[in-house]
Amino acid sequence: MPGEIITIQAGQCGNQIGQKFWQQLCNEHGILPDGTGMPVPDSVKIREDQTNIFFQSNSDDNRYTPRALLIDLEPRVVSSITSNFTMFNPRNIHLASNGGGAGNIWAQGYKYATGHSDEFMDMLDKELDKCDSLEGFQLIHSVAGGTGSGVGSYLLEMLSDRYAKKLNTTFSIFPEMEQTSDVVVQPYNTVLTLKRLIESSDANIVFDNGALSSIALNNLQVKSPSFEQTNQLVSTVMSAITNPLRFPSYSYNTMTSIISTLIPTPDLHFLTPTYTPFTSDFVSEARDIRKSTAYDVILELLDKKLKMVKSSPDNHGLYISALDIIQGDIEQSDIQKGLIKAQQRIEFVPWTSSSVHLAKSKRSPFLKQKINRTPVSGLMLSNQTSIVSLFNKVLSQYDKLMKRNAFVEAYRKHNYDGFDILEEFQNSRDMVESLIDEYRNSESMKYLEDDEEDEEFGIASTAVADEEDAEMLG
Ligand SMILES: Nc1nc2c(ncn2[C@@H]2O[C@H](COP(=O)(O)OP(=O)(O)OP(=O)(O)O)[C@@H](O)[C@H]2O)c(=O)[nH]1
Repeated sequence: MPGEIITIQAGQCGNQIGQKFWQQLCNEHGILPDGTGMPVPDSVKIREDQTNIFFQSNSDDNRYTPRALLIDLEPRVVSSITSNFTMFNPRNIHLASNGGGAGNIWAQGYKYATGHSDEFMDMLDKELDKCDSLEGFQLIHSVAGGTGSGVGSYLLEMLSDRYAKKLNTTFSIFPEMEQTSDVVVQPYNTVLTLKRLIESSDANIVFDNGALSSIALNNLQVKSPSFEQTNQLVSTVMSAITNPLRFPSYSYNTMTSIISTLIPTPDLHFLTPTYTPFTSDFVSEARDIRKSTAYDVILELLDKKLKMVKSSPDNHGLYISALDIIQGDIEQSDIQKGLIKAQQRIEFVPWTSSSVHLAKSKRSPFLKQKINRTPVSGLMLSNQTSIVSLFNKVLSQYDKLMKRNAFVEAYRKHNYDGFDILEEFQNSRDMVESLIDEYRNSESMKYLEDDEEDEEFGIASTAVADEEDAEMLG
């Protein structure tokens, strides 16, 4: 049986997206906002969904409690969530007693977390005690503010120190890079957080707010998209990634199997999601698509405009890996045709098997069917070298600020014994630069020669996935 996953949502962004995620899971598993389970629809003979991965259930009173920790340094967002969703365990909510937030300063959030580490550890240990076989943790946060980035960074370090064998994934929201930022110090916060994503996590599903807004604008016809809409795009992706775990079949039914297909070497673990089409099941403004086949969806998933991380037009990048998770009424022949065509169109790094892996996901019986057949929709998770565009932009904005020493004092004042923010800045910047080099080097065949161990790992994991795909395609 797949193991449990504990969700940690930190800061405004993390909690707002978390709210949409839980809403989505409740809809798909028939759970009301107070945690009560709804009767299973008559059409369901045997209940197949695995609620235990994300919820702890109590059969005595038919109640479900999310395996979730809600953390924020100001109360507004979490209070509004818990007033609508009473299903959360009140002991898993941490709000700062002064309620002032982290002032968009990573160092303030990080220092706060070091001072409250016992409380965080205690919350985590209690939650762990409720699991039979924990698979891992998922952090939802923004890398640009003070809490999701600073507290989130500390929590990632704590998780990788204390629970080194558990999978540590993140859903990390990067800020809009093209326009003037709402948080002027976001490049500092992003670089400092990136160091922890690189060192203390196994996989990061990356979104950038610029790409999310463009997708909402172009696909939902919303003139000026708000977080309400963009967060539904993120929660749709989160729901799709976790669907094979929650409605399991014989392959890709653990997060580890999904991640090991996509991450051939431990250093290259930043993943880009692409989703199409958005339907009103998940996104309120979406217009339902009448006809789409698996063939259409697999090819549409290659459309750069649908990528949830923007890359510069001059950076085409290469694919390191790709996994499609497809749902709906699917013809096997459409899948085969689509995958063959997609593989011809995609340029992979020279050292990997050029295959797009595929998992079929299941539609929840709790979601009402609006038309006779279930429309086909799909998520592609890919590991692409074009992600360096995002890191390059972050570094160039960081360098501009740092050259002027701008706002450094606001960080330095949070130094403490054994922690010097100027050193942190330098180490973090160096680490992001090494990550960019790693992705660039991965575009050449020489990459494998440089690291024999990575080669073995990569080919082994790809081979497993290839076998699974072969079975899938019959
Ligand atoms: N996609 C998305 N981005 C958000 C949301 N809320 C804030 N952001 C972005 O996140 C960044 C700021 O992070 P927040 O989560 O607001 O800040 P925080 O982590 O709570 O930190 P403090 O406010 O300093 O305590 C900015 O780039 C915002 O544009 C949200 O609901 N969705």
